[in-house]
Amino acid sequence: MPNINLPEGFVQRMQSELGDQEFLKFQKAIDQDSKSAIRLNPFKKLEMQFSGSRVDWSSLGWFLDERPSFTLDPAFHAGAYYVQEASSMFLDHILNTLEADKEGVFLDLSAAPGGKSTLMSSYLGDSGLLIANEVIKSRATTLKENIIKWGIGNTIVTQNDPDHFEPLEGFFDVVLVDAPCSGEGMFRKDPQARNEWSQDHVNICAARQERIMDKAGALVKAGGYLIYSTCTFNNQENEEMVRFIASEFSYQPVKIPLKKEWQIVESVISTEEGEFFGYRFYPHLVDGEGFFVSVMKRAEDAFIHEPKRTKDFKHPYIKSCPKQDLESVIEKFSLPQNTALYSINNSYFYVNADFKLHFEYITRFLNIRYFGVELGQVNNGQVIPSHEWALSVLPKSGFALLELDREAALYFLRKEDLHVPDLAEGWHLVTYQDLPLGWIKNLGNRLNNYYPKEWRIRMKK
Ligand SMILES: C[S@@+](CC[C@H](N)C(=O)[O-])C[C@H]1O[C@@H](n2cnc3c(N)ncnc32)[C@H](O)[C@@H]1O
Repeated sequence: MPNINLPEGFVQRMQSELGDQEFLKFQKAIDQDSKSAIRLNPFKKLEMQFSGSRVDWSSLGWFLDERPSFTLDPAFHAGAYYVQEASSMFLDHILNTLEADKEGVFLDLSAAPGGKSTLMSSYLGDSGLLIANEVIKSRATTLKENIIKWGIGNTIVTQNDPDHFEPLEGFFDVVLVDAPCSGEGMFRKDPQARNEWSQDHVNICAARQERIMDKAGALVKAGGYLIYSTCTFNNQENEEMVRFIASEFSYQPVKIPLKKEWQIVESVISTEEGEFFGYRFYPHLVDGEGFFVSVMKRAEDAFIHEPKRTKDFKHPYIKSCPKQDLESVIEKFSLPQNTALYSINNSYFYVNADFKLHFEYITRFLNIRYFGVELGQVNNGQVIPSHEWALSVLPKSGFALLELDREAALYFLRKEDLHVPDLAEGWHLVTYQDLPLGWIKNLGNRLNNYYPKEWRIRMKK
């Protein structure tokens, strides 16, 4: 761990907040390595193969005794788990406590790289819809890749500024804003962040959060939930922001039950509208990074925005598929009956038909980077399957399976040529421990590896 001093202004503030004794423990903790943790994908069954212990507040979370090379684990590339520090997994406990509507429409407004989006996607399963949004283009590309790997097929990835969501006020059952922040909670994991800290930066972050929350606070429907989080410790970006939201919108406080042994600190936030609650994660108390989260419930008499039906779906590049295509494509791709089908160029996309109206409505306002599951093309009656479909949890019946051991799977993931004797001609779904990794096609004289070039792993050992 590089020896980078903590910024003086930060030390003074934390000392006065925690007291000298506790500050020493805090300082010692952030100079030690953090514990690696992963969260399993409940829709891609993987035997837990690392030694470790459970994260108390997430039934899918595990601390690992040692940090393996995730890049060299094919199960990681199959989307069987997500590497996520444990404090963030508290969102799992929040959603379960709220019993948030699994058939609802959730929004993750600042979603890249996708840690909390994959968690919410797992929570919603095949019954809900998640909009995972990221404003920065390159980060939205990473988000898209992680959503494709996670593969549940219930997510629309958008790339928009929070302002662009204005036409969707009152639309969402749950809105998460994991806000861009000054990152004081990352001083352990990312020591360089210490160099970037300044009180000015904190002020800039707080002003930006206020602008974001000024929009985001209006997006939750009556009776829905707003979840605000940061990975920083200061009041300005945390408790003050909760006060701001409470003063601007009609929200009620939500208290999340904690177990004493979790050592999560409850912060009681007095506002003119009553007492709200925040939850603080300090690295000397929990085996995770610094984190703050607060949950609020929108008043029952607020607005509910239902998607409006239009006669014909019109979009510059997404096309709705005619009924006659739908049946044959459902059959060819062995899709659930409850499928809504779209196409971009010649490629078909699956969307859960329960959310057809929501999806079409959203496309009017937002810049769509990915949605549902891209299935592939049908050419002369033949299916050309997409990588996205391989990684999705949708059925892929009719295709031969090719199970590979770890070494061969890594070969495949490096996009190297595979040699498999006596393989039948045609498409094969490559699997590792029964987890799909992608496609190969045997042309008779050659095996084509269809792993996407831009995803291939470069690490050798
Ligand atoms: C803390 S990170 C999100 C981490 C993510 N939720 C996760 O769990 O993987 C905050 C995100 O907000 C994005 N962001 C930056 N400026 C923003 C803005 N003005 N409005 C909304 N999001 C912004 C950043 O690009 C970044 O991806």
